Order: sequence, then structure tokens, then C-alpha cells
Amino acid sequence: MLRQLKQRHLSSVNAMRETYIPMLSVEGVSKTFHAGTVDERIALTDVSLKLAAGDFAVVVGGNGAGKSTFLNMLAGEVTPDSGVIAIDGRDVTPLPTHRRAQHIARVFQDPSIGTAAALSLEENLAVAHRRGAKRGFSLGLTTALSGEFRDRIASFDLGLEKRLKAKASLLSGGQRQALSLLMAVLQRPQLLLLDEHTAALDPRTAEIVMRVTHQVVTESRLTTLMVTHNMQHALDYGNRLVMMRDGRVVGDLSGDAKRAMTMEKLMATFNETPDAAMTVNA
Ligand SMILES: Nc1ncnc2c1ncn2[C@@H]1O[C@H](COP(=O)(O)OP(=O)(O)OP(=O)(O)O)[C@@H](O)[C@H]1O
Repeated sequence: MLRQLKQRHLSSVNAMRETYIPMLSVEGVSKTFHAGTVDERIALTDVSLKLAAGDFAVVVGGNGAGKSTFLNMLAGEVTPDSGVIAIDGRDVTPLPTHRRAQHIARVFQDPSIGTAAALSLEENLAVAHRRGAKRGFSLGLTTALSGEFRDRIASFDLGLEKRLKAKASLLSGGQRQALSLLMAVLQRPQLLLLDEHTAALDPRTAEIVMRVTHQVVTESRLTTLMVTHNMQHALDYGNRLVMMRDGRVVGDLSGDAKRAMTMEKLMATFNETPDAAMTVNA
């Protein structure tokens, strides 16, 4: 009887392993710009990465490492020369940006990109709430919805709940980036892309936006990929640390290996590691 139970347990564990589908799967993606010309630039070479649902991966790398190309490729703005990108098991490689937008949300470096300056905070949120809705031009900003927005934005502790009727143009860069974040996650995307979204902010504001980022990502268990040049943020946030150099993933740390990473070791990795892949998963 015990043997039978153990056998049944093992079969179900194996079945779960076989049916495991990563939320993001990138397999052998390469990209060369202006191939065969004097301007040829190899941006990505055979990049593979899998993120499980709820993974928060921080991507770091020096200038020209391929981070932006990688992010643009996930968003659908750059087409890979080879390789496959799948979201929750669905091959999205041939889909253009607007067709991927139902699965992917993105927050950019410039706080003004994600929000409409002439609309109030709650109108901006209503637009985000309606994203993908097929019928009607009305924002559908009911009292109940407005109350929902107030509660969510109040949880950021930035006082924005008192400014729901204010135009987005009146917000500071950090407040506007917090609004962009909330707008991006309102429809619970399958993948959240953070494109150096704190780079244009002063250090104190960047910390506030990172606190809000951590809050929205962990509360909703969003699968997230954040590109940053801020090594401290790379150490402090996320459960995965992905290092890129010369168009390749040269390191992928998680668990204890990520927790054990220090600023000194991280800097040394970039200065000393040859291009050969170095993957440390715990
Ligand atoms: N549209 C493009 N046309 C030509 N070359 C490009 C293009 N986009 C990127 N590249 C080249 O691809 C390589 C990778 O660039 P990418 O911008 O992806 O790196 P990055 O890691 O984001 O760098 P940075 O941190 O400086 O933004 C570089 O050599 C870059 O010059």
C-alpha cells in the first residue's frame, strides 16, 4: 500500500514537471543589426532565459551588452533573426507589439511616456483599466471604480489619493512613475517589463519608486523583468539576477547564490569573467 502511494506521488510529481510551463521562455534568440554591412552590430547571441510565474528578474550589464535589444525583443519592437519567445506556453515570436500588449506591460525611463499629461490621475487609471475593452468611448469612471483607484494608490503612501482629480502633468517625476506603474499592472499583465524606469529620477525618488515597484510586483506576484544600471537595486530587488555582456547572458543567479552576491563580487564578475556562460542557480 505504502509503495503504491509513493509510486502515485512520484508519478504526479513527474507529471507536474512535464507540464511545467514557464511564464516567459526565450530560446536561442540572436539579433544582428545591419548584417553584412560596415555598420553590422551583433546585439544578441543565442540568448536563452526562462522565468517562472512570479519571478522578478533584474537584468544588468555594461553599455552595449544587449539589455535594451533584449527588452525590445520581448516587447515585439525588434524581431529576432532566430530563436523563439513564448509567453505562458504561447509562441509570440511573430506577434507585433500591439498584439503582445495584451500580455505585456512596460514602464519606460521617461515618466511622461506611460501617462497622458492632460488627463487627471483617475482618468489615466480609467484608460488603463479599459485597455483591451472593445466597445464604447466612455472611460466608465464610476464612483466605485474611482474608490478602487483611491485605495490602490493610497497604499503607495505618496499622498496621491488626495490628487485623483489633478492632471498628471502636475505630478513630480517620481509620482508620475508610480502612476505609470499602477497603470501598467492594473490589468495584471503576464509579463511586466521595467525599462530602466528609475534612471531619470534623483536617488531619493528612485528609492521610493523601487519601494512601490517591489510592492506591486510582490502583491500581485507579477512575472517581471527589470533592466537597470543601478547595481544596488540589482542586489536589493528581485529573486533572479541576470548578467549580460557582449550580447550574451553570462550569469543567472537565484536563491542563496543571489542573496550571497555582494557589490564587490558583482563588479568583479563584470570585470573578470570571460564571455563563457556562468550560471549559478540555487
Ligand atoms: N537599432 C539599432 N541599430 C543598430 N545597432 C543597434 C541598434 N540597437 C542596438 N544596437 C547595437 O546593439 C548592441 C547592443 O545594444 P543595446 O542598446 O541593446 O545595449 P544595452 O545593454 O541596452 O546598452 P546601454 O546600457 O548603453 O543602453 C550595441 O552594439 C548597439 O550599438
